[in-house]
Amino acid sequence: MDANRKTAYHALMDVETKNAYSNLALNHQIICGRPSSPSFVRSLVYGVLENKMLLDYIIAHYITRDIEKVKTSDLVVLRMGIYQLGYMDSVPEYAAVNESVVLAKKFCRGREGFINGVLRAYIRSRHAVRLPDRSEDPVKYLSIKYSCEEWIVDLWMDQYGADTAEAILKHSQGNPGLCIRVNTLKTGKEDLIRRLTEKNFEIKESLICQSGLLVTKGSQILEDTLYKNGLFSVQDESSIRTVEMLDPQAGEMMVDVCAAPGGKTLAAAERMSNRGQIVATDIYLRKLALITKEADRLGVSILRTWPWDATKVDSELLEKADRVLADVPCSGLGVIRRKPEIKYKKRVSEFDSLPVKQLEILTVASKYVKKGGVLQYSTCTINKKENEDVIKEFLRKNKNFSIVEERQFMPHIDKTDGFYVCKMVRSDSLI
Ligand SMILES: C[S@@+](CC[C@H](N)C(=O)[O-])C[C@H]1O[C@@H](n2cnc3c(N)ncnc32)[C@H](O)[C@@H]1O
Repeated sequence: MDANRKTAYHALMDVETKNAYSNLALNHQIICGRPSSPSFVRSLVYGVLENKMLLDYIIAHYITRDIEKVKTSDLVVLRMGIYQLGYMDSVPEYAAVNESVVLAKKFCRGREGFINGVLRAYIRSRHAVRLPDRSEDPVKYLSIKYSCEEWIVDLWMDQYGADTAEAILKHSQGNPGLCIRVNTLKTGKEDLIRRLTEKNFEIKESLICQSGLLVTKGSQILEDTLYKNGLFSVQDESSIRTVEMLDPQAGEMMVDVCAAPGGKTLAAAERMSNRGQIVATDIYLRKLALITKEADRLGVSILRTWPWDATKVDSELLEKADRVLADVPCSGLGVIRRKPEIKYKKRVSEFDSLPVKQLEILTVASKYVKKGGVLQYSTCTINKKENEDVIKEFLRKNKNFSIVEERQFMPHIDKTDGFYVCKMVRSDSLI
């Protein structure tokens, strides 16, 4: 059996049946399965995950029973087969069908004839499958075309209009690319570019953030000694830019109230030349361990971490900080190109209660800001209710803060994750 497809199958089953995060499941299965082409496995797994609703819509066209009744293992093999046939030009038709049948013999015993039949029917009449009528039901059309739950399409159409909603959906597909942040405590941008180029990586400077480099060619960068020695970290451009907007200075005191896994905290420490102090808290103790481990790799020693629920005031920190970061928990709708499983979340009451929690965290965080200090709010989502509306409500209740800079990063404009940042300053004493 082809180890590439077997690995992809196991990763997809982990996501479907164990609710595993796609990136973690994929990395785990690649280590276990040792496929000959990890890049093929990645393309197949992400292709299937990103297009799941569209693939199921196609499969439903070729079967008589309700697709809900098809076993998960069969559905995964069928999605993989249809994706290879319809969307992977490098895979010959016979290989897509034959390898799917081999998988089916192992994981869908007794139903390989059914799987073979569906794939062959698709080859014969793939053009017969029509998307829902756009003029009759634009939400359903976009939902199937870009494989995204209708409530998310509806939310973006409502807040940004149909054209922008489609642009966001379109640019939230495909390989997000890899951005690394230069660790200025250990190297400089030019030096790192030179050293990575010597190792045959292709590097371009980011236009969004100063310390970001885009890796356009070369794999296994995290296996490299330059990474192990802490010369860089992986972080999206919009996330790096957030810290550059916060602009913490050497010698300052900073508080990060939702800090794990530590991307922004550590970027801030590097920007502060590892001088001053950062208090990094998170509600989960086990996640704080990730920050400490990364701090060791990067040579950062100015962190103090402790577990804390950011909705509760920590009296030790009142009016102590020059800069406070509230990078709050959110719906994550800006990072669906990295975590496609977010597109398939059913709307839950937890989603509607997020802005309340976000405002609560921001309000508590504001109490740690010194007079004249900076308060910055950020999310990795594209949803005005979690972004602009939270800020409006906060400013209505806290007249001593005002906006310095506000930005919504958009995948279709900035080619980054969808990210919202609002930098505010405390302009007078607490009332
Ligand atoms: C968007 S993530 C933060 C990402 C982090 N700032 C970074 O750049 O790596 C939000 C974090 O908030 C934490 N969190 C959720 N609810 C919290 C609460 N009530 N108090 C403190 N942290 C919380 C989560 O554990 C999660 O790590």
